[in-house]
Amino acid sequence: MTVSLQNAGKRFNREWIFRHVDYTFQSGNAYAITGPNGSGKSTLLQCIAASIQVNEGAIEFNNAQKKLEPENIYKYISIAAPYLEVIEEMTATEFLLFHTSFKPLLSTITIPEILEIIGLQAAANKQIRFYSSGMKQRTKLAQAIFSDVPILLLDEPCTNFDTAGYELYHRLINEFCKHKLIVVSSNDINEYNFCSEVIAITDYKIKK
Ligand SMILES: Nc1ncnc2c1ncn2[C@@H]1O[C@H](COP(=O)(O)OP(=O)(O)OP(=O)(O)O)[C@@H](O)[C@H]1O
Repeated sequence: MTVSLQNAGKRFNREWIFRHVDYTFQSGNAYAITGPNGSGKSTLLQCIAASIQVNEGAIEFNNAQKKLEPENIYKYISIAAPYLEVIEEMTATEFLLFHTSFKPLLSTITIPEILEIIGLQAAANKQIRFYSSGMKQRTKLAQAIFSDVPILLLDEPCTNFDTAGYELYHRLINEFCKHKLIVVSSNDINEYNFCSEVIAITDYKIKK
């Protein structure tokens, strides 16, 4: 699976967030998008997710040499991001089960096993609205990481995590994401130190 940006640029109103991005992301590799607050990391990630469109250039998705239509891209992507909420009225078990009606989870693992791995087995039947912020983040991450899709997009994946949360994050990446194409948007080196490529969004801040 590849995601290719060709001279891609995104602006909001008259402000260019990034321009002239030529880059190809490939399965089996992990990439980081870094930059200061408000520089455009999340915007680039959302363009890669095809949830927003670029204003110039193009983004192409290929699976086994076959070009994918933009409206089908979502089937290949899972994403965990601060702006994507969990359904607070559900329990974690219900939430993960509900998610499977849109995207399958890895066939090698069950929902109770996932909850045990992420340390939420005791809270499996508690409504998510009663979770701590770190527990909610674990649930969000699990939904993205255990989805059976080739592309994993993570925006500030360790938000609200303590030391154990960071350790869990790295364990999940190592054990369950080997063959995925991973893109992490972050300012925190501990969130992206496993990424072989680092893209500084400030390199694409060309004004004209
Ligand atoms: N829908 C939108 N309409 C207008 N401006 C937007 C919109 N979304 C983002 N922006 C602007 O685009 C710029 C980049 O925002 P973005 O959220 O991508 O930055 P970021 O690097 O992810 O920031 P942070 O590190 O704070 O999360 C900001 O100036 C932001 O205000």
